[in-house]
Amino acid sequence: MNDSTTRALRLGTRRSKLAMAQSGQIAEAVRELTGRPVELVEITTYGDTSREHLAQIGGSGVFVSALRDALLAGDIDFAVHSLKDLPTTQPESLALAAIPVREDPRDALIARDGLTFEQLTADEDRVARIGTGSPRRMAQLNAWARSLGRRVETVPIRGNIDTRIGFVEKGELDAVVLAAAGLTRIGRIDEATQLLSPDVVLPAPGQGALAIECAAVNVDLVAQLAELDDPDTRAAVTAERSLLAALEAGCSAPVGALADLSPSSRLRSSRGGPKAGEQAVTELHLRGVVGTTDGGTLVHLSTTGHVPASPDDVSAPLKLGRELAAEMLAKGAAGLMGERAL
Ligand SMILES: NCc1[nH]cc(CCC(=O)O)c1CC(=O)O
Repeated sequence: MNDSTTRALRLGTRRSKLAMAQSGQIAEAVRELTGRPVELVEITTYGDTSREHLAQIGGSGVFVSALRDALLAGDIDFAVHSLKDLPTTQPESLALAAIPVREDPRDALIARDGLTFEQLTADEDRVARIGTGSPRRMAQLNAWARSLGRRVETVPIRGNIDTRIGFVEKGELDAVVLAAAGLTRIGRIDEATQLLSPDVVLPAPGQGALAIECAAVNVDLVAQLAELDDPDTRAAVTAERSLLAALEAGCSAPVGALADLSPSSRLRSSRGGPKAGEQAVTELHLRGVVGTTDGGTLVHLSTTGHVPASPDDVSAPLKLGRELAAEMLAKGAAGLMGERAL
């Protein structure tokens, strides 16, 4: 027996409930896939220990760097990240071996008394206080309130999901906004009082998707883990992250993006699906938003392109993201991001 193919695979993970939940889920899939035991190795990251607000720490990837150091040092074999926490530039020494099927990408509102955003803002005598430190969420929540002729106060908060929901449970805030995917993964999605439509609040690029990363030199493992990849999810998040990268914005910038895939109308109309020699094509619809955190100005644009239905090659989504970013920049997006003082 060859030790390197039968010993336990070491999965590096942060200690938070969310990280443990998503690592546990992927560990199970990797056990099934490889027939090898998977052992969780807890790693503490700067993002977990810092008491500063994320936006003040500034740099992207604060949750990620300790896991990556452990991968490169050979202390762990692979790691599972929330894709939205990954910087858009991928180090050559590390491979995004798989991006599995995405969870619900939307943001969710957890408000007191089961209220929706519209109900929360309806009270003219009381400005609702909503917890979020994300400039993207602030910009879109403030813009939404303005469109209803109302106002909200956004309050920066930090901490894990349970801590954030605790502000509402203790009556310190009227609501918090969190990613639906995170709530689902820790088993608290039932507490969402409203799922926010992407027509009103676009999620962070990559939200709801996970990334399985390992050292690029570990070619056999990269190839094995690739079985867990979902090409549609990879195409969608590649377009979203390409937009983010081309806007030269970091993870704390007020940028929202969401790509949807649907079978191309070109093919739907040709009965019986693709004929021999004809390539199946998927339609990729990409929406993006950049705004000022006060919600006074939002640049909201969308575009549609065609991508191969199961792309090994992500050049089409990359191009779509870059093109939409260029259009947004032409509409003044850079100036709006410059406003970001947080
Ligand atoms: N910024 C923190 C973060 N990173 C990933 C998730 C969970 C959702 C996901 O996997 O996209 C969250 C929490 C949140 O935004 O509510």
